[in-house]
Amino acid sequence: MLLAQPLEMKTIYLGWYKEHPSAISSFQQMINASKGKQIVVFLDYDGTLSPIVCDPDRAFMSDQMRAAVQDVSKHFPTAIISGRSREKVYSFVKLNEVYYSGSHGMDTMGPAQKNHSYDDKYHYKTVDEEGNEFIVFQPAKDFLPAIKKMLVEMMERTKNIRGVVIEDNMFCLSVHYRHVKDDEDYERLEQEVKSMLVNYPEFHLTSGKKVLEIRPSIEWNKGHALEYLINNLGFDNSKTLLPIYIGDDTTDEDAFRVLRERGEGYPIVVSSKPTKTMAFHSLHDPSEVLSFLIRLGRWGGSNSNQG
Ligand SMILES: O=P(O)(O)OC[C@H]1O[C@H](O[C@H]2O[C@H](CO)[C@@H](O)[C@H](O)[C@H]2O)[C@H](O)[C@@H](O)[C@@H]1O
Repeated sequence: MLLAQPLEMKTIYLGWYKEHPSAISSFQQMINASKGKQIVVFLDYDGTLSPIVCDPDRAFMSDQMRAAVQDVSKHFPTAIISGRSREKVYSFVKLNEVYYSGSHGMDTMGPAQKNHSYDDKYHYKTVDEEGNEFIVFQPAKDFLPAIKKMLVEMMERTKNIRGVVIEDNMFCLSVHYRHVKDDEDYERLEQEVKSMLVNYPEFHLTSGKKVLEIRPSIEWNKGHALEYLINNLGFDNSKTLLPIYIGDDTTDEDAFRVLRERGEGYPIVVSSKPTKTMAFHSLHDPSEVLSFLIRLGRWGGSNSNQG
């Protein structure tokens, strides 16, 4: 039995990699399929562009990764879709040539399209330092006052539970429990979150890597943000798109599903172990994401007719 176990695990591992081959080994194949298509790149942040670390405030991306993302964005429209607030993810990435969608897609900034009216309360126009116009779309805007209230309440409710970190992600709240060491403390925390939510029925709870996420119950997730960006980046409809989406978390699965349903592009999961996913391809960790992006950027540079 003891000897059989590692072999069994190896079989599971190999089976999974057969189903979700490495995006690096499949690079050439992917590129061959992109002929005549417009590549567009979507990236998750935590666990994809930056490694998972203990302190959410210190999840910095490396300069090398920043340079690789910048290079990719020179050749292909590139967006980062994160669970963080849009401002926070921008403060980590610091690239102006990239589009950002924060709060799991509930706060998206894209280019303003000519002859397009954005006259509802969920859109507003903004201008950058160079005078370029952008549109911000915030479909969960109505929930802001309640989120602000919950933030204060959650802080109060959890102040005596050691290790809890609450992160304000603008349109959602992250309740981190990575440093909650006691099972009892974790149970108390979960209880507090759930009992608070009884008073806020318009919100629901999802989970990520050692984090509970409080989110407004609107039908809007990273998959919707991906589609919103595709529809608003001003692509010529006659050209077939080839979206590449790289992400590591359960929330990225919504975007993977959209790509599968559209029947176009490459959903790529970042995972060092077999995991249930809608992605086609895999990358082991952020260092493999880096290699993939470097390769994509180089290829983009040598194919000036693309992008
Ligand atoms: O959509 P993402 O960009 O992947 O954001 C998802 C959550 O990521 C962050 O939390 C995770 O990464 C932290 C830093 O490595 C880690 O400490 C934490 O345990 C992870 O859950 C972020 O802090 C959350 O707000 C995001 O929702």
